[in-house]
Amino acid sequence: MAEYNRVSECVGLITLRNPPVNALSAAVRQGIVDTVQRALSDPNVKSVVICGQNGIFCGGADIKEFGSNMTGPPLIPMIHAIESANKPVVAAIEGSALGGGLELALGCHYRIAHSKARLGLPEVSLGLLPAAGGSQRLPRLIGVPAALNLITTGRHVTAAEALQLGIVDQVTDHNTVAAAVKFALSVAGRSLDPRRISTHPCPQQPDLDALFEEVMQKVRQSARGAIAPIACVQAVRAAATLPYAQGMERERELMATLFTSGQARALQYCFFAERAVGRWRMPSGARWDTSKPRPVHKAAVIGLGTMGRGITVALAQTGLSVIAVETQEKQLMEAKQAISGMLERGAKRRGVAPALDGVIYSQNIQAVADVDLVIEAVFEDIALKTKVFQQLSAVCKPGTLLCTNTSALDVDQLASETPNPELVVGMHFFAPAHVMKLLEVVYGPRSSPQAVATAMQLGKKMGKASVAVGNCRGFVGNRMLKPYIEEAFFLLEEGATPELVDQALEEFGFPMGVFRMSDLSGLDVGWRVRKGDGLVEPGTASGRSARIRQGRRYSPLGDLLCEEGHFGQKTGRGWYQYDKPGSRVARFDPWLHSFLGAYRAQHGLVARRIDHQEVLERCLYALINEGFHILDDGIAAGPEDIDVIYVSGYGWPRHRGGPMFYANMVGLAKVLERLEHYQQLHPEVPHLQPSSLLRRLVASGSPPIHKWGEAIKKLHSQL
Ligand SMILES: CCCCCCC/C=C/C(=O)SCCNC(=O)CCNC(=O)[C@H](O)C(C)(C)COP(=O)(O)OP(=O)(O)OC[C@H]1O[C@@H](n2cnc3c(N)ncnc32)[C@H](O)[C@@H]1OP(=O)(O)O
Repeated sequence: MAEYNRVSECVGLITLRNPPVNALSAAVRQGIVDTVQRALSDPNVKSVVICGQNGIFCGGADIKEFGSNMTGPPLIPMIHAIESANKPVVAAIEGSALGGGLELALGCHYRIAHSKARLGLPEVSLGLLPAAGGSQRLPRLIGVPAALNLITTGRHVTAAEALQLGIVDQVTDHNTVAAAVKFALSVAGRSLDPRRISTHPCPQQPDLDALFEEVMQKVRQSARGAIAPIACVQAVRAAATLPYAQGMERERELMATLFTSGQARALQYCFFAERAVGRWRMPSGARWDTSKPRPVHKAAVIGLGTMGRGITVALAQTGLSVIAVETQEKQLMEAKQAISGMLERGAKRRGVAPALDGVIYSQNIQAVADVDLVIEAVFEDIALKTKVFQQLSAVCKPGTLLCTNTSALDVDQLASETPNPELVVGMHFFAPAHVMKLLEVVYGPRSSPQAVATAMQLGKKMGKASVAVGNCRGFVGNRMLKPYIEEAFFLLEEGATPELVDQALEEFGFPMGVFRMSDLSGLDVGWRVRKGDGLVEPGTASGRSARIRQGRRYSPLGDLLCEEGHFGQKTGRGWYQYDKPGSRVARFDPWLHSFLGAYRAQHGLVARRIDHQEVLERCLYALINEGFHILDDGIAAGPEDIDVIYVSGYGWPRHRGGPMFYANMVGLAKVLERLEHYQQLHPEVPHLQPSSLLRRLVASGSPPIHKWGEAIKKLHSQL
């Protein structure tokens, strides 16, 4: 709702009240309509200020209302009524003015912002466009190129940038409402015509067609199939080329298509899923709201390879003191140089001073004696990690949290090697650790809730999407990746090419298909793991039996390439060829195609035609099926956890909402039917065997994704 007061005798002050972000719910919109009407009809009121309670102007339309029948006064006439008012209306912007919140402010005649405020039109990230006049007013106010940039990226700008762009009229370091009231008094009685943005033409722009063509091309490339960014460009084009009323009509038409789209549902689901994962819970019953994190002021990183360096940077950038330990002097010096460079570049990008002094380098593990938390990032070898953990247990002060950065090793086994297993958790970072958003916080059966809470809070401070997951081989992300990659290998055996598989996945929206990704990360990584698992054998045997290992179908294709020294980009050869080692442009490799032909001949395989649909079904449904196993095993608390992991760490297209949301959209019965179909064709592939949770959900009528949690709980209690 909105509260009305008269201040300084002749200023009507309207305060939006809808915690936590003053979203424009039906009640708030009604409140604004009523209070504006009251202010305008009060002869004692000469001007009006609109602000938000608790230091935040407005977080935009209430996203929760989008899925329901919207009631209450619509935004557009409400904003028009403000713009056409005959008394000056000033927006006092503290905290955030986002989406509908900024659109409301653009309807006001003046905008005063606090220096710490952030403004933006992030609707595109929810699968929408600024459809309360924002796509038409912003270009008129700041020009087409700047408006295109803000609207198509959804980025938030600082108050300083907003002032420079002309979005706000004044920035204050002091009380924003007081500044806005003073300003409102100073402009009372002035002509408002020049302040009504909808009446302005868009600032002239040379070569408008060329500009829109260039932007549209760029947006199509980066959108990876998302429709909202394209609609945003079309809406701004309408602002630049049509009178305001027609532009508004175009904005309405474009929004009507987006509003009910599956992509908008997926993106809005992601918004809430990212917040839901912060409310973590463990099978023991421990939860985010009953577990208090320990304060972490000083942290240490052990092992300064690629991961350790990235983790050090991520920690230092959050303002922590970091002890960075590497036992070999040469490596330590190299790491110091690399870390300093990363910190300097990061600081330059963010316009702050680099936190170089925040990192102390040492060759001696004793240097970590007084830290609050250690992240071990040594080579992925259980014996080495165990040794480091034993050393840490002896050196660190009591209560220090011991975290291991591992992508696959058993966190519980490591914990059991320390005297205080409750202080041990996994922190699975993704390379480069200072850039990638995802962090899996892995708890073992003995990790204390406080340890999990501390790691989760630290992840949040580092700006990560932190997801608490149980301990199992590959945790959540890599465990689901395994069947996905294996299906891609099987498809090659059956007649597909790396190009075909990658094209299908990239058209689906992944930034890279599975083979281009494998070339980038290095084929030797999986080879080492498969060797460790005893799966790799000399490649001379032929026939079906040579492709059954440990009782299940196995494709040795990746091993055979590694035996040839084809490790991907770093060697210049992999599933593709590259101009030189380290080069990034993947080219068709005729050798690889002859190799595949010879391999099929050797094993009596006859290549058949495989289409994109089969690639997607086999790779994605195998991955999704593993997700259902993970939910059933209690490794992830809910589908949102899995989806956030895939969207933030594995390139799953956000506009498809994550694998479990996608399964929900496709229909669980359809996913089950296709898995059963492929399982019949490939009975020697266990990961195509539909999970019992999927079967049970389908049997109970395929509840919508937000009800899976209840269904899983109920089903577990019946077991
Ligand atoms: C045909 C219909 C025509 C309609 C035209 C509509 C045109 C306008 C469209 C829009 O305005 S869409 C919304 C645009 N706004 C946003 O995208 C902003 C989203 N919010 C944020 O970015 C952040 O929440 C924040 C405002 C920067 C605050 O960040 P902070 O880290 O402080 O808090 P959070 O944890 O993110 O949020 C707290 C709490 O509030 C919920 N919430 C936030 N914004 C909204 C919102 N716009 N609507 C509903 N709820 C919102 C958020 O979900 C959190 O709650 P929980 O999920 O934790 O319960």
